[in-house]
Amino acid sequence: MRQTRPTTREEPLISLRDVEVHFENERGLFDFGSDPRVVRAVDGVSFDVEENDVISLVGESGCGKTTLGKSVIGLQRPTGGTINYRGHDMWEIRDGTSDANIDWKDVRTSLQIIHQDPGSSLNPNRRLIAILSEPLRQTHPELSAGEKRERIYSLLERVGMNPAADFAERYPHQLSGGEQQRVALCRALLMNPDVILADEAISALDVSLRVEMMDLMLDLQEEFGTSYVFISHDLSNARYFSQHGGGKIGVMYLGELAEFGPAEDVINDPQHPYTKVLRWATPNLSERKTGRLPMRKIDIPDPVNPPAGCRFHTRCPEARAVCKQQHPAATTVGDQSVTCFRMHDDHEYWNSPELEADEAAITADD
Ligand SMILES: Nc1ncnc2c1ncn2[C@@H]1O[C@H](COP(=O)(O)OP(=O)(O)OP(=O)(O)O)[C@@H](O)[C@H]1O
Repeated sequence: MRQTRPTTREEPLISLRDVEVHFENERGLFDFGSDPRVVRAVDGVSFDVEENDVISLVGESGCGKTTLGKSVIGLQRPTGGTINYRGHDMWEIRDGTSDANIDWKDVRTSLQIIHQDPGSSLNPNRRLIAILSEPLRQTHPELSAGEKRERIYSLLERVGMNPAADFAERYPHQLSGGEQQRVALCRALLMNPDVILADEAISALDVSLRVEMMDLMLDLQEEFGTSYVFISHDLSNARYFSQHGGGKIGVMYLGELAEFGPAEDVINDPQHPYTKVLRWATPNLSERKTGRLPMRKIDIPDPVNPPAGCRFHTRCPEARAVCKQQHPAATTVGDQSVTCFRMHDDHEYWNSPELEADEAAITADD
C-alpha cells in the first residue's frame, strides 16, 4: 500500500535543530507603550523523527507540546532553528526556494494530524464513504470507484467497524467518539503518510478504550509504514504507546526538552528532576501515593517571562544557586539527552549553595 518518497540517504525523515517558536501577542488595552508580549512556546528543541518511529511528547498544559508537534508536521513555522524533511529545509520547500525536487503539497500530504476531538474535523454533512474516498482520490487517482470502496471497506473492517458497508453509509454524528477517532485515523492513513501527529488523540476516549486505540494505531503502523508523534499530558499513556512501539519519550518543560530518550530508559531510569517528579505523580508508575510532592512550588511559571537560568529551577527540588544564573545545555547520557547540570560530575553545580527553601514543599494531599 505504501509508496516511497525520495530521500537523501542516511537522512532522518524529519530533523529538528534548535527549533524555536515565539508568538508575539497583541498588546493589551492598558499596555500602551510596552513591548508586545512574546510567548516562548518552544525554545532550543532538537531531535529526529526516523521512519517507523514512535515519539511521545509529554508535559504539563501549556508547555508547548502542540506547538512543537505542529512544527514537526509543517503546520507551524518556527521563528528560529531549522526543520528538515528528508534532508531538505521544510520551509524552503514551502517558500519555493529549496533546490530539492520536492513539492510542498507532497510534504503536506505526507504529514497528517489526528485531533483530540475527531468530531470537529469530520465533515458532518458527508457519509463516511465520501469522507474516506477523498484522501484516496488524492493519493490514488487511478483507482475506480469500486476499488476505492473495496479499500475503504477493508480498512473499516481492519479497525473493527463491522459491517463496513453499514458504517460506510453513516454520518459522523451516528458514530461513538471511539468510532469517530478510528475514522479520523483511517482518513489520515489513507493519505499514505510519513508521520501522523496524534494530538491528545486518545484523551477524550473512555479509559477502557484508550489502550485499544493505542494498540490499533501501533498495529496499523507496520502495515502503512508511518511514524507517530504522540502528544499526551499523561506519562502512563506516553509510556504505553512508546514502549509498545519501541519508541522514545520527550519530556517538555516550559517550551524546552528536559529529557528525551528511549521510553524504557526515560521511565525506568529518569535523569532529569522534572521527569522524576512526573513519574512520582503518575499513579501507575509510582509506588508512592501520598507524602510530599518533590517540588518547590506547584505553580507553572509564565512562558511570557520564563525563569532565568534553568527554567525548572523555581520548582526543582535539586536546584542550587547556579541554576538561577546559568542555562543548562542538553547533555547525552547513554541514549538519553538530559538538560540538567547534574549530568556533569565536575560541574560547579556541585559546589554551588542550595537554594533557600523560599516555599515549603507542597504535599500531595494539599
Ligand atoms: N497562536 C498562538 N498565539 C499565541 N500564543 C500561543 C499560540 N498557540 C499557543 N500559544 C501559547 O504557547 C504556549 C504553548 O501552547 P501549546 O498549546 O503548544 O501547549 P500544550 O503543551 O500543547 O498545552 P495543552 O496540553 O494545554 O494543549 C501556551 O502558553 C499557549 O498559550
